[in-house]
Amino acid sequence: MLDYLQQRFDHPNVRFYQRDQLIMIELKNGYGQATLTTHGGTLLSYIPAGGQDLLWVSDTAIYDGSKPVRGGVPVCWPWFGGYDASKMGAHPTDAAKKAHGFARYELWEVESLESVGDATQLVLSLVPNERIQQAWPFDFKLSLAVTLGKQLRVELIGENRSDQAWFVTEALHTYFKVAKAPGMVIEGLEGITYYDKNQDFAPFTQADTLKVQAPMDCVYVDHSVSVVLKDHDRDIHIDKTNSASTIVWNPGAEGVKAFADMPDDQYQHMVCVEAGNALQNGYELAAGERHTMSMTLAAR
Ligand SMILES: O=P(O)(O)OC[C@H]1O[C@H](O)[C@H](O)[C@@H](O)[C@@H]1O
Repeated sequence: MLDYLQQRFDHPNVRFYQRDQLIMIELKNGYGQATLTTHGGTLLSYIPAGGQDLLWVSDTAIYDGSKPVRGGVPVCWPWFGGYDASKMGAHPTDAAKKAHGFARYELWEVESLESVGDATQLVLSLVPNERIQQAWPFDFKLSLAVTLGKQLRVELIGENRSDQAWFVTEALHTYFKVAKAPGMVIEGLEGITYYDKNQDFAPFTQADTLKVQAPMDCVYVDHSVSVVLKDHDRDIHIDKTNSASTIVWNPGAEGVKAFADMPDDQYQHMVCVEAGNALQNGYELAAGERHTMSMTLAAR
C-alpha cells in the first residue's frame, strides 16, 4: 500500500510512511508541518513553522488499527456521543453503535493531494463497507480536506447519497496540547448555554470566562463563533463554520484512570475543544445534500 500511495500521490511536500500498522501522511511546506493517518482519517500533528505542536497525542496511544489513536483530531460522525435511536432510527446490531460513530474506526482512502497556491491540500474520504452498513445502512460519502497554509484548515464534508434524509450529529474532536490544562482560560464561551454530561446533561449558562476544570465534559450549544485557548506562551485560535456546538472535555485525575491508552498524569497537558453539531444542534441532511463543517487553527 505504501509503495502504491507514494507512486500514485507523488508530491514534493508530502511523505508517506508506516507507523506500526498505520499509514502516516506528512505534509510539510513553508507554513509548517501536519501529519495524518488514514486510520479514522485522523489528523495527529500540526506544527506551524517556528512553533510547537498544537495537537496532543497520548504517549500510550495504540497504532495497531484496533481502535482510534488517542489524540489528534478524531472524526466523530454520523453521531457524536451515544447513539440516539430516537433521532437516528433503531437498527439491528447495537454492538456496532460505538460512541462517536464509526468513522474514526475505519480506513479512509487518499482521494487527492495538491498544491493550492503555496499551500498543500490533502483530501481523505470514506464510503460504506459491509461493517459500516451493519451499523448504519445508508449510502454516503464522508470527506476530510486538510489545507496546510498560513493557518491549518480542516473541512468535514458529509454527503447523503441515499434516497432518504437522515439525522447527523458530529464533531472534530480536537485534543490540544497545553502547558497546564486545569485553570487555563478559554475565551469566547461567555454567556453560552451548556449541558454538563457529568451532571446528567443538566443545563447551565457560562456566566464568565471559562477556566478549564479537570474533570469537565460540557456541550456548549448555539455557539458558532471562535474561541481562544490562552496557553502558557501562545494563544491557540479556533475559528469554525457550520458548527453550532463547542464541546470542552478533560477527564481529570480520576477519570483518566479509565483510559488504558492515556497515562495518569497527562490530563494536565491536554484539553479537548471540539467544533461540532451535537444535541439539539444536530441536523437533518436531505437526500442528495452535502454539509461542510470547517475548523481553522492558528497559534499567535
Ligand atoms: O473515549 P472516547 O470514546 O474517545 O470519548 C472521549 C470523550 O469524548 C467527548 O469529549 C465526550 O464528551 C466525552 O464524554 C468522552 O469521554
